[in-house]
Amino acid sequence: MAERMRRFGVGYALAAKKEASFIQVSLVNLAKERGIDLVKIDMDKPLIEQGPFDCVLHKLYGEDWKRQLEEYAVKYPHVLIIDSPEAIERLHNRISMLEVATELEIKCETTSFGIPKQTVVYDAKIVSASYLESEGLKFPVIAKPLVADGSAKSHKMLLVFNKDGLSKLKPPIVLQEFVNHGGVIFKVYVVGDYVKCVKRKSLPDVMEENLGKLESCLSFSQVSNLNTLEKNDDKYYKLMNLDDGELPPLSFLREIARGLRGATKLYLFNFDLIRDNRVGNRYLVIDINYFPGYAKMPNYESVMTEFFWDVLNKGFEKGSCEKEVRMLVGNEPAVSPLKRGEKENTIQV
Ligand SMILES: Nc1ncnc2c1ncn2[C@@H]1O[C@H](COP(=O)(O)OP(=O)(O)OP(=O)(O)O)[C@@H](O)[C@H]1O
Ligand SMILES: O=P(O)(O)O[C@H]1[C@H](OP(=O)(O)O)[C@@H](OP(=O)(O)O)[C@@H](O)[C@@H](O)[C@@H]1OP(=O)(O)O
Ligand SMILES: [Mg+2]
Ligand SMILES: [Mg+2]
Repeated sequence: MAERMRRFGVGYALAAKKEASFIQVSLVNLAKERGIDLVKIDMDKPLIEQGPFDCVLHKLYGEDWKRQLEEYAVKYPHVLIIDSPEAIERLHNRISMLEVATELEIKCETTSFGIPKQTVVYDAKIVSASYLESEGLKFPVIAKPLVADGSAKSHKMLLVFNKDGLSKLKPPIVLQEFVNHGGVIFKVYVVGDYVKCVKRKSLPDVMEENLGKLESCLSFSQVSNLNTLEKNDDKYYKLMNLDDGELPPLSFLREIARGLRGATKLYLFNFDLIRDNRVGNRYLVIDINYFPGYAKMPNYESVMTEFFWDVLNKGFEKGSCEKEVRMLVGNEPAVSPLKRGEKENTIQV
C-alpha cells in the first residue's frame, strides 16, 4: 500500500503587494502537489495562536513582529523561520548591506569583484566638491537613502552631476561613485542553493565631457523595475537574456552567491551587479535585497516549491550555516530544482 505523503504547512506573512505578486494560484497548486500547503497568516490575530506551521515565510518588519516570531520559535522549536529578522536587518542599511560583500574572498582568476566607493553623510552642510575629493569620490555620484527598508522613500535616488546638485541632498544618505556599466544591470536571484541571473535595463553611461552640459542632478526610483506586464512577458526575458555569453561567468556568480549566503545567513535575496566599464572583467555589487520579486523569475513556482520541499524535508542550515538535519519519515528523496528545465545561466551553489 502506498505510504501517505506527509503534508507541511508554510504560513506566509507578506505585505499586500508582495502577496499579490508572489502568492499566485500556480505556486499554491504546485506546492500543494508536493505536500506543501501555503497558508496566509492572519495579521489581525496573534501569530502564536495560528498554525502550527512547519515554516513561517515572511517579509514584514517592526519590533512587534520580531517579538511574535521569537515567541513562536519558543513555542514551536522546530519551526523554520525564513529568514531571521536580525539577518534581514543588515540589509536595511546601505553601508552594512555592502560591507557584507567586502568580507568575501572570491577566487576567480579571470574576474574581479568589489563594491563602489561610498561614504555616508549625516549632515548636508559638510558636503562640498572638496569633501567628495577627500572621500575619493568624483562626479557623478549617486545619493542613496541610507535606510533601505522597502519604503518608497528608501528607493528615491539622486544622480548628482556637479556641485550645484549637492544642495539637493537629503541626509542621511550614502554617496556612491557612479560607475559606467553600459546601461545593463545583472540581477542575481538566490533561493537557498539556487541562483538565477537575468539582465535588466539600468541607467545609461555618463560621459565626463558631458558633465558640464547636464542639469545639476537627476532623481529616479527603481529604474530596473519595469511594469508588471513587461516583467512577466516571455519575449522580454528572451530579449534580456539574448546572449548568455554576456552574462558574468557562472562559477563567479556561484562563488559570490555562496559567499553572500554564508555572510548574511539569508536564504532569500537578490543582488545587483554591474560591470565596471573602466576595468575589464570587474564587477561591483551595488545592492542586495531581501525576498525580491521572485515572480519575475521564469519558473519561479517550481524553484520556490523545490526550495520549500528541500528545507522542510532535509532541514535548515540555521544561522551558522551548519546543517541541522531534521529527518522526517516517509518522504521521497529530494530532487534538485536544477535538474528540471535548467538553463545555461541557472546554476547551483
Ligand atoms: N554605483 C552605481 N553606479 C552606476 N549605477 C548605479 C549605481 N548604483 C545604482 N545604480 C543604478 O541605480 C539603480 C538603483 O540603485 P539601487 O539598486 O541601489 O537602488 P534600490 O532602490 O535599492 O533598487 P531595488 O529596486 O533593486 O531595490 C540600479 O539598478 C542601477 O541602475
Ligand atoms: O516589487 P517587486 O516584486 O518587483 O520586488 C522588488 C521588491 O519589492 P517588494 O518586496 O515590495 O515586492 C523590493 O523590495 P523592497 O526593497 O522594496 O523591500 C526590492 O527587493 C526590489 O529589488 C524588488 O525588485 P527586483 O529586484 O526583484 O526587480
Ligand atoms: Mg537595486
Ligand atoms: Mg534595493
